Amino acid sequence: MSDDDGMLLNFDTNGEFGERIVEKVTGGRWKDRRRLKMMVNGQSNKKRRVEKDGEESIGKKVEVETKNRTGVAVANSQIVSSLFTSNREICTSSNDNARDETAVHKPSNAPLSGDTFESLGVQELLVNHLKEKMRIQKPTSIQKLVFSHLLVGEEGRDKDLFINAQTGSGKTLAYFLPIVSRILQMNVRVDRKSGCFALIVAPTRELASQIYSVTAMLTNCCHYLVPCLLIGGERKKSEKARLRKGCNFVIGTPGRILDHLQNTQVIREQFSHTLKYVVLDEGDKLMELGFEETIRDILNILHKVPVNADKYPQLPSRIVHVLCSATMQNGAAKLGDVALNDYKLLSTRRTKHDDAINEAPDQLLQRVAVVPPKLRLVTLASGLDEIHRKHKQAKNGETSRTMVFLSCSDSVEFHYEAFSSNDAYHRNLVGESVRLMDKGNNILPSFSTDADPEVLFYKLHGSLSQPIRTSTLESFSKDNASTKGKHLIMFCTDVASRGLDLPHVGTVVEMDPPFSTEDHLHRIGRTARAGQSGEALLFLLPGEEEGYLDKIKPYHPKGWRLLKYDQDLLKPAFQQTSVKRSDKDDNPDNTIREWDTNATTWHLNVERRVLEDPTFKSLAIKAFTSHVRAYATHISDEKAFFKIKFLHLGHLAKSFGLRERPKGIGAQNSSDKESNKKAKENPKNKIFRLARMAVKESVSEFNY
Ligand SMILES: Nc1ncnc2c1ncn2[C@@H]1O[C@H](COP(=O)(O)OP(=O)(O)OP(=O)(O)O)[C@@H](O)[C@H]1O
Repeated sequence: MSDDDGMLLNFDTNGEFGERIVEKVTGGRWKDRRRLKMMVNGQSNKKRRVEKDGEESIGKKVEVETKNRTGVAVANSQIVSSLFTSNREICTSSNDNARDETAVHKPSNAPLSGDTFESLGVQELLVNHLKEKMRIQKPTSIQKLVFSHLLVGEEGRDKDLFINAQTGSGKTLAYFLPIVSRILQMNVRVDRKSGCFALIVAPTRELASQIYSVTAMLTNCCHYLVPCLLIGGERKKSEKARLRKGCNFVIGTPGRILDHLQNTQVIREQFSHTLKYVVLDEGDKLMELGFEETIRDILNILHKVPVNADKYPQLPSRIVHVLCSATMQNGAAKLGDVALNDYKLLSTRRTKHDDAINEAPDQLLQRVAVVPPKLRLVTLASGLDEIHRKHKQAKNGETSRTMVFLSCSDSVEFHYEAFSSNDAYHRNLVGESVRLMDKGNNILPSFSTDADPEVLFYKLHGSLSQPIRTSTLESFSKDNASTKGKHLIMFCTDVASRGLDLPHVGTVVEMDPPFSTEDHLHRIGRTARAGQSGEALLFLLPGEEEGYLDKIKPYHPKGWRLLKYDQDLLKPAFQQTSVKRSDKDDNPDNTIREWDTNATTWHLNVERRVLEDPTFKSLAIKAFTSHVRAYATHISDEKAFFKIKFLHLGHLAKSFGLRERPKGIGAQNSSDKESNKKAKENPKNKIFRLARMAVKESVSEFNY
């Protein structure tokens, strides 16, 4: 590793622009290398100023006057490095897990053709409601397995259950339908005052709200059965009022449920004598992020609630614990001592040995691109542009949905701003978290300035207020006048990775790899659901991160498509067009330029905006530093691929439109006297210190 803070300075020394002479000087101190290189290329080592017409010449060190907080001019040296030089070599040259593109990959999570809900013992009223109102005709394989156990099977049907099946295979209905069916089959008049029969716990507010919607939709056919939602961010007072009115199913997030169990007397009364099922959806996630303690406290309280086996003899005589997830190997054992004992595993995995895993749906097309850090942002733009071009070519009036997963809230904020407000041509639809692109917007290469871009950008992360989170997700998942037939692009964190069942998400882009391979499966599981098609695109950095492919290979037995970021993404997006500079029209006759020139112009537009817009610059700085901190929170057995010391911080900063060196960023980020004392701290040590803090806080998006 070089001695320059991981910041390999890259200068491509131009004789004349376009006639590039790129000399690579290696070894020794970077300052010496720089001086030698400049001597070799006949350049004086005096600091270059921004050339008179404001044109930042690529590959030169420029001095830009900036003002510090007290208005004093501060010389701020920046590196305007070329996107395409001095990038680390990409080792993955061939695809050793190539997908057979000629084969037809039958959906692996689609409903079964042979079986019927009736034959599996589902109550008739529910079967008709599923078919007529929910347009659900046939059970999926996991539903068949669970119904056979919970509805038809006699022996052990009241044992604890671990339901394990692929993403998008209908696990929610797999556990909830039998509960409602057995209540209806009692032929005993029950209503909201009869008590609570089931508690369903989910790790995020969004997932809990979604499960609540499914339960409400299903119980529409038996309106006397009432679900109730308890999640953080909502008013506890109104929740208490709903509990006092009575409900038969409680769905919620761990923190809020425990809060009510400890402080709201009426909920314990609701559960006593009637609580028969406790479901932990996304059970493995509930055992991470500090939920375990809360789950244990919830169960300790529930296990003290009196159970009356005679009141409803057709229902289980004990509390049946159900654990549900698409990923859960060792987690089951861990959860066993918290929730499950002597449980029955119902799984649709192809291989039954204990540590087998669920794979990605067969019909999901996984693509992988190894992208040098400097080119991440512009390659993301080209990837989104490719999806948008397909949306426009489809011309089927359907709404396309794309989700872009990023490592942290700050990075979501930066990318959302970078794409949705790069000019005045946009309108806010839901607060600040949904923007409709107007005619004239040119952020993506395929946008023509005289046509409606048909794109809405969204942001979703755990730091947004609950009402904004709810309304943003509502807008993204429902077709309405603003969204119908458009391309909806959501930048989000892992708060949207689990369980969310959003109508036909066409593509999932993992701009930042997940913090665990299970999260990778859940993220891409937002697409290709219930037999539908879907695509996923994973970005990896050259070098150690390429080893991550071996880690996720078991999840992709059908293989993946390996892309070349330049030939397969950048070139198709940026060729045959002319990307205009944001500060002046340097191409009045719209000459078609080379794709790399267009890509560079596009990126310089972002860099220029970072330079000129202090708000955007602070977003970029926060995003960069938070991203590096988040980088340190990959789980321990995957840290080999994600080590901060392997990161080229200077190149990575560029993918946030930043030109300052990392050390400059560290100092700029200090905002008060206290941290100013630390500004002298070596930036690398500061980043490691912040990373250790992040790991300790294990700050998560799953604030519940
Ligand atoms: N039998 C069925 N036939 C058709 N569609 C179904 C069926 N069961 C569920 N679905 C639909 O499949 C989608 C996925 O269901 P669900 O969210 O329960 O999957 P999941 O297995 O819980 O996914 P995840 O692992 O991501 O949480 C939903 O839109 C649901 O309405």
